[in-house]
Amino acid sequence: MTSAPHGKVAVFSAGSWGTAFSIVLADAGNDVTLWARRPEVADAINARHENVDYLPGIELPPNVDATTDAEKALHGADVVVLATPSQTLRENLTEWAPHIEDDAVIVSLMKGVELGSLNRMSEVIHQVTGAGPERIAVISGPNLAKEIARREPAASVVACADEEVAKRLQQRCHSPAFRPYTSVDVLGCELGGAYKNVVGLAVGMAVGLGFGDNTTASIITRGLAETARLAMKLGANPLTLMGLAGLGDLVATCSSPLSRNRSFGEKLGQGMTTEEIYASTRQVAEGAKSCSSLRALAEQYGCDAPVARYVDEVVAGTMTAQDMMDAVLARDTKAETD
Ligand SMILES: NC(=O)C1=CN([C@@H]2O[C@H](COP(=O)(O)OP(=O)(O)OC[C@H]3O[C@@H](n4cnc5c(N)ncnc54)[C@H](OP(=O)(O)O)[C@@H]3O)[C@@H](O)[C@H]2O)C=CC1
Ligand SMILES: O=C(CO)COP(=O)(O)O
Repeated sequence: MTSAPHGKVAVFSAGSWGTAFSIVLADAGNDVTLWARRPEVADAINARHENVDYLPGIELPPNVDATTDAEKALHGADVVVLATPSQTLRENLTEWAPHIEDDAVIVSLMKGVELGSLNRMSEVIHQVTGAGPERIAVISGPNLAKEIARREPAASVVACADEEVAKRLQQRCHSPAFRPYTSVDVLGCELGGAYKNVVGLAVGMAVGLGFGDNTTASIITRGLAETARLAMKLGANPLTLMGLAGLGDLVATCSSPLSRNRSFGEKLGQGMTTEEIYASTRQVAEGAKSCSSLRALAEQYGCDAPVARYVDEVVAGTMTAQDMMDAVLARDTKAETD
């Protein structure tokens, strides 16, 4: 392995985004150890510098290696990056936490809200590891894994309550193709990232039903209003929702055929059931779970959240995508800024 100027980063796990972000980190000058839960994935990365399951055809840099041994991955890593499915993070991290170095910064790349607890990923990280806000960060923005892995130019947000930590992380992931901005609004970034997946599902449903750009633009705009309503009630900076981790990511997800959430919604719009869609892919579509948690969170805070509510109904099979469109349009009329 090469000796990189920045030191060692451990990345969990070797799915699409963990692998693509490892390329960013390696290009930025870190030595990266990527944890995979299946030995064949780790072996292929080490032998062929390729993650054949998630990013076939993309050559990984020499300063990325892989292991299935969490303790080995975490040893000496001053930055730990987490990219598991949101709903398994608590269980995964409980296993890994004893091996995390005492002062390591823990970074969430995940875009979901835990079912049941309604916790954001930074809250789960705090609860499981005991790390304080100065050691917990979020990186979120319009970052479709395949495009990032191909080193197409993109920007993102590195958020941490401690701005100095955000600045240090910014340097750790600033590569020739990846431009990170700092923020102290962890909450706003996390809600923007989780909500855009739910809006992406709704847009996908409209596309699957055969509707065009007026419909999708209307859903995107009202989805952003709904996101901002809840995020502001919880204390987020409204400008975060207008930025890369809000509007930026919403636009990328809702307009790209690469988005798993949009594709999942498209299949629902075409009449497939949730079970049939799950059976057709192993890839995570976070919005299919977070629609329930965001709906519950909005209800808890007394926020009107029709997009989360109706998407949740369609995913649960209690409504069709067409029912959802009809119900949205038939709602009581009101002022746009209410
Ligand atoms: N893909 C993208 O473009 C982006 C994704 N994200 C976010 O990153 C997070 C991860 O998504 P992504 O990498 O795309 O997902 P993928 O579906 O591509 O990969 C999921 C990864 O999680 C592993 N995994 C699955 N189940 C478990 C489990 N029970 N315990 C531990 N690991 C498990 C998979 O391992 P295995 O292969 O063995 O099943 C795989 O490595 C999500 O929150 C997503 O919203 C954020 C920005 C961009
Ligand atoms: O978060 C993403 C892009 O920023 C990836 O979106 P999907 O999970 O819908 O593919």
